[in-house]
Amino acid sequence: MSEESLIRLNDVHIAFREREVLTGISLDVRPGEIVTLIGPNGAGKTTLVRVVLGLQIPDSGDRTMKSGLRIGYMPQKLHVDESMPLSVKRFLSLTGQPEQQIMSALERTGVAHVMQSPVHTLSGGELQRTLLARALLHRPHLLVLDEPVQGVDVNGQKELYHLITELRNEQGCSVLMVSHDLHLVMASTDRVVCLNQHVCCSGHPHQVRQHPAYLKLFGGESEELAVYTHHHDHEHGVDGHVIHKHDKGSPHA
Ligand SMILES: Nc1ncnc2c1ncn2[C@@H]1O[C@H](COP(=O)(O)OP(=O)(O)OP(=O)(O)O)[C@@H](O)[C@H]1O
Repeated sequence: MSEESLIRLNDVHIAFREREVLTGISLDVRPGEIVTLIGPNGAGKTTLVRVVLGLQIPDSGDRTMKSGLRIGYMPQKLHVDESMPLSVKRFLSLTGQPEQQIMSALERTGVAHVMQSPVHTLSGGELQRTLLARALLHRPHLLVLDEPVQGVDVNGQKELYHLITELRNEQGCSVLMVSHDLHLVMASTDRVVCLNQHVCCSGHPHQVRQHPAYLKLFGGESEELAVYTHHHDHEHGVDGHVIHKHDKGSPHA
């Protein structure tokens, strides 16, 4: 593992009932960077997150992490039993953290007012911010966020991505997150990994959104592509590096 990486996966393969879900995935997260996993439904994003967290053991391949690494995790789904109402305070106290820490985490994510509310009554945005506060309570070196803006309207999504960037800047942690929308997350990410069972392409978000493999997956749906007018004289390799037309073989996809 590079000295720099907090966590690294090398050539990870996973199949469920003989169906390949992840093939040959290599990925690392370095200190302080925000890495976004993007890919269509069923691409294997959550499975990959579970491998990173050590919750899913790969059929083959390695996972190495820096010793003593603390990870804060925000899951994609939270099952809340309405017949057993659980307040936010009680829910967050299950982390073992004292009330004062819980309050300051909720304050930092902008939802101190929900401290006494039952979890099942929270709005989409309040729930996401509560889950983010819960992840922060572990004082993580790495925040792993599985679709942190789901159930939030577009303005709320922008605010939440902005908050995630602020938290990274304040706390110096790294972030690995899953997103469906490259356009919304572009300003808040250092590196994008485009996944569809395998890593289709990766690199700086501006490079990835021009990559043939990304366009093949998202070309028809992507709002920003309709207004995209930049003409360039090169293409990008699978890791986003520039391939000039004069030294290009066939395009990567
Ligand atoms: N434990 C499991 N057993 C069998 N199949 C599984 C299991 N976990 C995931 N899968 C399958 O693996 C594939 C990838 O699922 P995964 O949840 O990783 O995709 P995703 O990219 O996160 O999708 P989405 O964007 O819809 O959340 C899906 O076809 C899913 O049904």
